[in-house]
Amino acid sequence: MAVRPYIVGNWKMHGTRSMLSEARAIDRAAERLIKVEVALAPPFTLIHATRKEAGLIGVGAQDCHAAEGGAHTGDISAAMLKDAGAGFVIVGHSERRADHGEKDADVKAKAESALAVGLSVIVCVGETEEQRDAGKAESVVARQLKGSLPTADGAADKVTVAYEPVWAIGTGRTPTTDDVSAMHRAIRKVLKDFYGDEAGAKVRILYGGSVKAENAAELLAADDVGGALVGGASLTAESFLGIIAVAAEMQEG
Ligand SMILES: O=C(CO)COP(=O)(O)O
Repeated sequence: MAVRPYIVGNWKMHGTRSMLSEARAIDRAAERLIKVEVALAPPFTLIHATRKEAGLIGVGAQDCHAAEGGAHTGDISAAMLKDAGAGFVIVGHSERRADHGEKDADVKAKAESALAVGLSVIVCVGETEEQRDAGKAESVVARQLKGSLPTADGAADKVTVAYEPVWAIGTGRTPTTDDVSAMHRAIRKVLKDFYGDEAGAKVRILYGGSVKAENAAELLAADDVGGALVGGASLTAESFLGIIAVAAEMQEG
């Protein structure tokens, strides 16, 4: 595992202000766990409050619009996220790709707009079950990466990749450690080809999809896993801190 694993909670469309107590509890405990970098991506409406309440962990958003501003009712620009206190934005989550028809080119445009205002980005990729069964998982992910990764100067320093097999999200099913290792090695190769050996070697690759405290050790032990992007199990401090504790223990062990 990476020198300092990165564990990110994606709250998706969950959470009203009553959930700020969870963010506070995560923040307080994360302070003690200096071996792990922790971040939360709450809904837009909670970014500002989470930033204020949780001063130590990273706070980010789950999406942004590619444009700087303009007549886009209901959308949020990267600059607005930054103004609200976000330090990063997740782009290309499979739920955005499925629910909003986002294509690789859209994901790339969003990532570029985030970098342009100084945000970091977590670029999500992952195959469907059908694609895996057809033996196409690695080629699908490689294609998504090449189409979605930002190319602005210095982009590699601000990018994290999250490998999230669509069939593992919210299902309780996870790939084998061998499958995660094989995919993360394949992703690393694409990153080196894309950004050059040196820059491509530094990009963190997270695993996401049904991560919980019980399976975190196994998933985080796979080759080149730099941390986890966690959905359901990040919604309470208790379950999220369980994963963070596993990651911290692995650093010590
Ligand atoms: O999509 C995910 C994180 O972005 C994973 O969600 P779950 O952890 O709920 O499977």
